[in-house]
Amino acid sequence: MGRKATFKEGTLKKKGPGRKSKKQKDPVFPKFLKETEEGVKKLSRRQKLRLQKGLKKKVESIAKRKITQDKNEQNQIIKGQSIKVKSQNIKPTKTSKKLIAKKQSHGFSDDNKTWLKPKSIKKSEISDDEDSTQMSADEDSTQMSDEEHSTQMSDDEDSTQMSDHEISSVNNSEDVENEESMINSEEDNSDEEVAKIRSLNDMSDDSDEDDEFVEKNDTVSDEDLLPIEKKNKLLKKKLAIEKKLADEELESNIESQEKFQFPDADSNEVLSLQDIQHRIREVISVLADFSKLRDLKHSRLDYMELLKQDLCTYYSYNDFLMERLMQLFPLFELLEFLEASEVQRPLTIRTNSLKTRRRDLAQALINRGVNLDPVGKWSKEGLVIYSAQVPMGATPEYLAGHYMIQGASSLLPVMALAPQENERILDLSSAPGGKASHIAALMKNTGVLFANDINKDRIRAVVGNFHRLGVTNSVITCMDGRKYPSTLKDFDRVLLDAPCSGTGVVTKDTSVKTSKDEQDVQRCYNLQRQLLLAAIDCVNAKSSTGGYIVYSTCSILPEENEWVIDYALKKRNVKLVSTGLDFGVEGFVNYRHHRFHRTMNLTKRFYPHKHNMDGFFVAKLKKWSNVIPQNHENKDDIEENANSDVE
Ligand SMILES: C[S@@+](CC[C@H](N)C(=O)[O-])C[C@H]1O[C@@H](n2cnc3c(N)ncnc32)[C@H](O)[C@@H]1O
Repeated sequence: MGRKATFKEGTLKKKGPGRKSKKQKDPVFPKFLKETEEGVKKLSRRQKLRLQKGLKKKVESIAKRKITQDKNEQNQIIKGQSIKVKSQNIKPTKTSKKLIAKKQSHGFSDDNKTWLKPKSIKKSEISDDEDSTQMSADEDSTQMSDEEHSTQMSDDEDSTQMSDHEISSVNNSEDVENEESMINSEEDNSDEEVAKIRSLNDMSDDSDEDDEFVEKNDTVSDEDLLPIEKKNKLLKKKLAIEKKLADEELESNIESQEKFQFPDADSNEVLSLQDIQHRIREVISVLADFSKLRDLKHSRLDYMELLKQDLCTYYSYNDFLMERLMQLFPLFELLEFLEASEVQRPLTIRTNSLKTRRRDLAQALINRGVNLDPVGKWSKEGLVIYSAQVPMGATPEYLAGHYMIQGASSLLPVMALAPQENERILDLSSAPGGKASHIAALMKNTGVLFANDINKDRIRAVVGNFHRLGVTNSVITCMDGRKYPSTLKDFDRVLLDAPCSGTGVVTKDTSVKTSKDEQDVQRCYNLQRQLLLAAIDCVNAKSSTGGYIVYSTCSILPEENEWVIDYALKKRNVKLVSTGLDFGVEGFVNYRHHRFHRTMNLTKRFYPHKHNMDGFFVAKLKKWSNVIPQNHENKDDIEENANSDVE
């Protein structure tokens, strides 16, 4: 029923007009349902105006967004250049995160749904309402109204965001504000033109191309530039000026920093430890380039004195010891030594080869939850303990004498002594017996080991340790080592691990930092010299296997080491030989104005900052004659001749 349209013309065979068809014409479709030839609906004048208005606003909004984006990017560049480090720590604020998210997001997604949803709902609600109202009012313009409305809404939204954003940018660049406002007024005037130009081009792509164009063609006159481009150019100029100023400021800062101000003598300013540490570094840098950085009113001595005081305060040393250390090390190395001396050395143990093997001991200790490693390739017995769930001095293995707790450096003198089986060996100052028991182990309990010490209480520790460790080849004596040669001699080898100031082991005994003075060192030096001569006198130069003396201290002061050896070289028929230790630094041949024997480089020094062990000194002497020289004047010549005979 009803009217029939000619939809299938030609497909249906006409049987001749019916009664109704004769009476009625073909239905006429409403204009708006038909498509024009071009396939595009023709717009009314009113619609065209609306479209123009909409496009104009869109151009404005894109232009504004572009400017703000440029400003932000350029602001970021400045920040990045001037405070690079800070920028790494800056966390985006909530607002900036939102803005970034808005910038990056091109539509609704799971990422932006939380912030996008409420607004879009609101917008769609409004547009729906309005659309329905408009539909009833003006059906012809429905499609247009929807477009226009959504454009307006998004423009409003954009412009709201932009204005917030712009406020912050403008606050950051007050200088440009006036110039910008001038351009803005110019921009307003040319808005229509811009809209026209923009509507002719693809609006989404051309702005970036323009920027590039401006960058590449700075020669283009300002009149030819669009307002956005003018703004961009201005901002770039401003950035260049700011960068120049920042660079100049940085340079002047560096210059002022380089010039260290020497403190006034009568200044009672109390400095924090941090300030002192800072001043230490500054003074060291002045001393490193003294002619350039010095204050002409102050001598190098003044700087050294200031540095010494600061180092004493910072590391808690007395003047005397700090001065000695400053004489011993170049300044940069001194700091390393002082720092390393603040740190405990790793706990090490020596496997007692008389009772066990290192591998078995390590396994037994690992089973008890001890975390360990071999101490290094240089030792077959040492183990370094990283952590232990049990006290290392109370394990069943310790009580059974499977190991001795000893610093790594304590292994060195015995290794240098290189005891042989069936020898007659003396440890002149042996308590508590760490090195002596090591000697016994290397002798495999053969021969005879004499373990002496002047201190009765300490000698008990030797007895206890020997029992625990299973040393059975020993004779323990308690006497003044200086008198030993008059009682016992003809030893194949003698170890003198001499009493000393302990300046190499300040980590173990921090009182050394403040308790030692010139007299103490002098006392040690005198005793050491006498004990060394006694040790030499105890050795039989004609020993078929030995004739060696090893002298060691846990001091790093040359007075207690090279000086003592130098003295012995002059007083006895001994010569320095290699310690056999393939690491450590050479002893001093020259120290300040002192000149030691040229073979002093055969001695070895060990440092906490270099070898991660206590400060130590080891020298090995070979006695080449039992004759005690009376006249020392031509001693060097005699020794030269003798060197060819020995080893
Ligand atoms: C550095 S400790 C020896 C440590 C020992 N070598 C060890 O490894 O266990 C120095 C020893 O020299 C001893 N001593 C000091 N003066 C002495 C002297 N005149 N004669 C013998 N021993 C002396 C001290 O009693 C002290 O035990």
